[in-house]
Amino acid sequence: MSAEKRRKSRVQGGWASPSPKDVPNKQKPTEKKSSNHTPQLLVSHHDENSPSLHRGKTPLPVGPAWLGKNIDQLAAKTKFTFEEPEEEIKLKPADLVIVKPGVYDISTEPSGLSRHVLRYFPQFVELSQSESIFAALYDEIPWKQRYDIHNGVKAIQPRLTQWYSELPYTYSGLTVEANTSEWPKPLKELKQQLAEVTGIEFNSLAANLYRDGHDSIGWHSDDEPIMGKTPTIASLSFGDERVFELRKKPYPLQSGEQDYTYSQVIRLTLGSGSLLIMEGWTQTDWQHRVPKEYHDRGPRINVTFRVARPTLD
Ligand SMILES: O=C(O)CCC(=O)C(=O)O
Ligand SMILES: [Fe+2]
Repeated sequence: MSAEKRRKSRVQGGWASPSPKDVPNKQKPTEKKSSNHTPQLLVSHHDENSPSLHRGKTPLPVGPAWLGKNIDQLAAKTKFTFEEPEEEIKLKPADLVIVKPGVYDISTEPSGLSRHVLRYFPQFVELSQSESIFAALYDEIPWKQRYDIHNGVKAIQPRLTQWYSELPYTYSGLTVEANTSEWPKPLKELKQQLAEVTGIEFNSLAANLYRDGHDSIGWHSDDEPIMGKTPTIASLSFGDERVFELRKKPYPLQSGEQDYTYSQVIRLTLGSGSLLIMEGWTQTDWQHRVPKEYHDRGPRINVTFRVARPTLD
């Protein structure tokens, strides 16, 4: 394509300046070009003082025919003001799904100062061993039905739990007493294996038994003061697989409330023998949950190893 043809096709509608060839030199400004070519609008410049590059020359085709004869008038009347849109346009980021083993930095701010890291090992414990660990934990952990308190209202927890630690543990308005009873053997062994791979001597453990798909744990962060600001939490799952979700905490609204509508969500399916480690500021800046599921799910046991220390206050 010649440069001239390219120019013409780029400027459909005739908004572009004409090429020098299109402008015959000897026409007066108000004269209509007699031509059999595609009709082009010719503009007459009424105000002789108006600064126009083309004053005294042939008027230029500056707009499509529907603009009418008097484009200058139109331009004088029309006042364009660019205003900020009333509401900011927000998009919810697409959910992220983690399926492969690895180390995932889920920090969403570029500062790099506060890291939020997930480590995922789908087969930390091999399958045959996971089955026997599930059976032993199911039988040996003295599972308890506990209650949450939400806005002063007591609600039965949709799962059974147990806590092993020299320290009491407070969450969702409920304090679970310290429990210094001996850890079931599989828990001691897992604690040892975790110490070998992470270098961390975990000293506390929260256990959950999800009896079926209707059992769940709601959105929360494991941010109890006894675990410090940047706890490393090692979560092992046995039994049926369940979806585990994380969502980024938004900046609080002026009212102090939080609107999670546009939060980033990260989803993993935690199968039997899987290990998920949450590190860094994940508990400060993200929440997590295991939602209810509406299809058949068998029982699942999740144990989270933590380091708890007495707080100064
Ligand atoms: O069951 C799970 O995978 C998560 C349990 C949990 O978040 C907790 O015990 O704090
Ligand atoms: Fe948790």
